[in-house]
Amino acid sequence: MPGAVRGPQTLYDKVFHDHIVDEKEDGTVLLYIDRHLVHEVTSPQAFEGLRNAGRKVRRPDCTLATTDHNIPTTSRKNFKNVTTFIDESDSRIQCETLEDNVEEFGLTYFGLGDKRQGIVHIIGPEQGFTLPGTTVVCGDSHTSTHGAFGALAFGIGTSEVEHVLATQTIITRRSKNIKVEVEGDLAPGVSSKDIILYVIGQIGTAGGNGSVIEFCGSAIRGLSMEARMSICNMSIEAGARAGMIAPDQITFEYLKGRPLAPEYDSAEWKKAVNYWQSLRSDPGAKWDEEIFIDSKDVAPTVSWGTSPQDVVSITGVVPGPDDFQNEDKKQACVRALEYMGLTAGTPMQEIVLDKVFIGSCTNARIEDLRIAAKVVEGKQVAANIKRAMIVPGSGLVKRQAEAEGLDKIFEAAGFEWREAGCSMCLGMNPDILAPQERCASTSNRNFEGRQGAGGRTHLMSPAMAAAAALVGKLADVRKFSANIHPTPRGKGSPRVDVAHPSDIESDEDLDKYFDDPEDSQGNTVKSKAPSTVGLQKFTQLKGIAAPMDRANVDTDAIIPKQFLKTIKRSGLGSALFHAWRYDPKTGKENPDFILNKEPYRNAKILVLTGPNFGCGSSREHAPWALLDFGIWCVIAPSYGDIFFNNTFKNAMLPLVIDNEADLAAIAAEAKAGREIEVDLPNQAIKDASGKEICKFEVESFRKHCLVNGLDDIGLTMMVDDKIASFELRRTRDFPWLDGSGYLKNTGVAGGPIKVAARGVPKTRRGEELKEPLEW
Ligand SMILES: CC(C)[C@H](C(=O)O)[C@@H](O)C(=O)O
Ligand code: SF4
Repeated sequence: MPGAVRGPQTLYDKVFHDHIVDEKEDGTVLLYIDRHLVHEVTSPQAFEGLRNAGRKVRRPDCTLATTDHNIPTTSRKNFKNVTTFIDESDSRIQCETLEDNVEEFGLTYFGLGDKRQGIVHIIGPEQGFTLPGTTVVCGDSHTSTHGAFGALAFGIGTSEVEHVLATQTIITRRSKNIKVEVEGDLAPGVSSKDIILYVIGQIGTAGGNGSVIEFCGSAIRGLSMEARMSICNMSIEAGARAGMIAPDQITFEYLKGRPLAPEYDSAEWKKAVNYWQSLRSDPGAKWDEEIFIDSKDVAPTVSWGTSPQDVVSITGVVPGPDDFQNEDKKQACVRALEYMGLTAGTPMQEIVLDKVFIGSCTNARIEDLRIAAKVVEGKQVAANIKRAMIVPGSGLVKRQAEAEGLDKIFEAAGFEWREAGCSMCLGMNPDILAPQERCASTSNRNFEGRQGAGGRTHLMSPAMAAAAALVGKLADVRKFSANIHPTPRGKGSPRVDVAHPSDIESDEDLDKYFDDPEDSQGNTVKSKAPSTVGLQKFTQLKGIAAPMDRANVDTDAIIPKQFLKTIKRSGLGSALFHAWRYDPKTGKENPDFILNKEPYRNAKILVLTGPNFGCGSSREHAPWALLDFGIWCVIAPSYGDIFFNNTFKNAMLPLVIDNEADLAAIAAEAKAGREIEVDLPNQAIKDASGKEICKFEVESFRKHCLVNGLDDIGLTMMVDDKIASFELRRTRDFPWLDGSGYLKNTGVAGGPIKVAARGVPKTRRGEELKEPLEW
């Protein structure tokens, strides 16, 4: 809430300051959360934690749940309930579990029978749940999307989801401020997706680590809300905790009439707009870094490699290792070219595609579909494209597009018109690439295996993906004002290939790995993690350290998406680094992978010589998998922010060692197969003989919790009076943030939203929802 007068502040400083419930001397802050979005993948273990501790959801009125990652995108004409609709058992169980949880805890939920269902980052803004100046969290890294409204929005792990459910707060620290100013008019054919891909190409996927990026400048001010959301969405790919854009008239226009925004023109609306207008960075505010981009330099941009920073202009060629100075980057380039099946020097526009995916929380809003439809109208998807999909971001986007006739344009061109969901963005449902298939995708991540094991992803804007579908190769949308002559399709109807999941993605194999997996000798691999985590004390840890000479290891690589379909925290050790650890064809261990070699099978510590370990997704499954394998400590020069937090929540220690000599000395011990000791109380790393190699830094609050095995939620609940008095002030100053409409709309204040009944009732089951609630 507004406090004492301070010096010039950034937008981030203001929103952060207005949400401080409590602050410790070491800079640890208890931050109030206004809006909590929940989905099926990262919430089951959090609800289980609540249930086990006998805790309630503190603010059901500030919590909104939907199901998006696991669901099929096939027609819902005959949808009755998730039990009969979802074939894959793990996906079904996750969705059923969410439905049981929203019922038990009385939360607002948009299920598959509700037209408002959709990707969590599309429905929040659409409903007016996301508002300027709010703090928004979700167990999902692309929560950064909501920053387009001038909200402080960031992804969290499952332990933090539980913390927010129980306390409506989060324990955090201040981030650094980065300003990215984009000036000038965008050239024709250039979109906000090109801006963000270009920015990531410039600053790298670790460029924003530990920071919040504010995007500003005339190019940003000229963008629609949809386009701004695409930019903030991918701040996480730039390594940032969050992206923000100051709210303005375009923001207020967007919010008018949204069901959960204050009623337009009411006294509350006017009060809100008055506050929202104050949400901008002051002249003279202090930036930790300022980046200037001239719009003239931004061309339609596509990715060539396996990291979102691997981008070039569509008129460029595939780079080679000689194009990079640094040895890590040269090696990463060699690996990426091999994975992507590309040769340096190939013109980008000669790269032939197999599939096209227009969808995801980055680019599946109505404006994205309109642009893509404009490009493909009256034309045909090229004959070599096996499958071209349009997956709207929400049921409402789908309806709007149908009202405008966009579905007919797409279908006539040979695209499939699907139901809303995450779909082929990460392929947790059956929409996946087969090994070696190449896809033009409007999503946000091109990591190895992201869209299916062995699949190859090229990121781009919706207009560029539409153009690529017509040409059958990566294509420059700017050429489309002139006529293009794609090869016509046989009989004009799309050929739809059934996805070919590789063996390791089947339910049976998954079960096999979760149960007692086997090593190459056929011995059963048992979990090394304790049955419960979070309360273990961490003091001294002595053990073998496994060295890895890699940079930017993403959480998709640490634990691929097919293993996220669990409602447990345990049993993930055998899936750790799955694609690198096992041969995809035989399922046998790859003997060259470090954790398959002696003595590293028993490693307790992982040593990374490259930066940005654990970048990407918020999946807490990554630390759970490490822990289950037996790794309690990771040593690296830097980390993805969400992963870094998630490890601490599991009684693990991620150590930042950025001094090259120290890191080299630790790596030398690891490579020699000798034990090292991590001594947390004394903040020192020692060799096997006890000789100190180096000291390390760790935040004092985190150290205190680890050494004493303290549970964050329990600690926060001890300051309940502070949270309650913050809430009183919030109600007084920002009344529009309380009790969002839906719980009131049901007529059951605080009561559960009904979900479609399944055949077998598990808990209290509501009557079947016949007509979704209107707004
Ligand atoms: C499943 C979820 C944890 C994940 C994320 O956090 O990003 C997903 O949305 C993704 O895009 O990989
Ligand atoms: S990035 Fe993809 S998988 Fe993740 S929330 Fe967005 S659409 Fe879903």
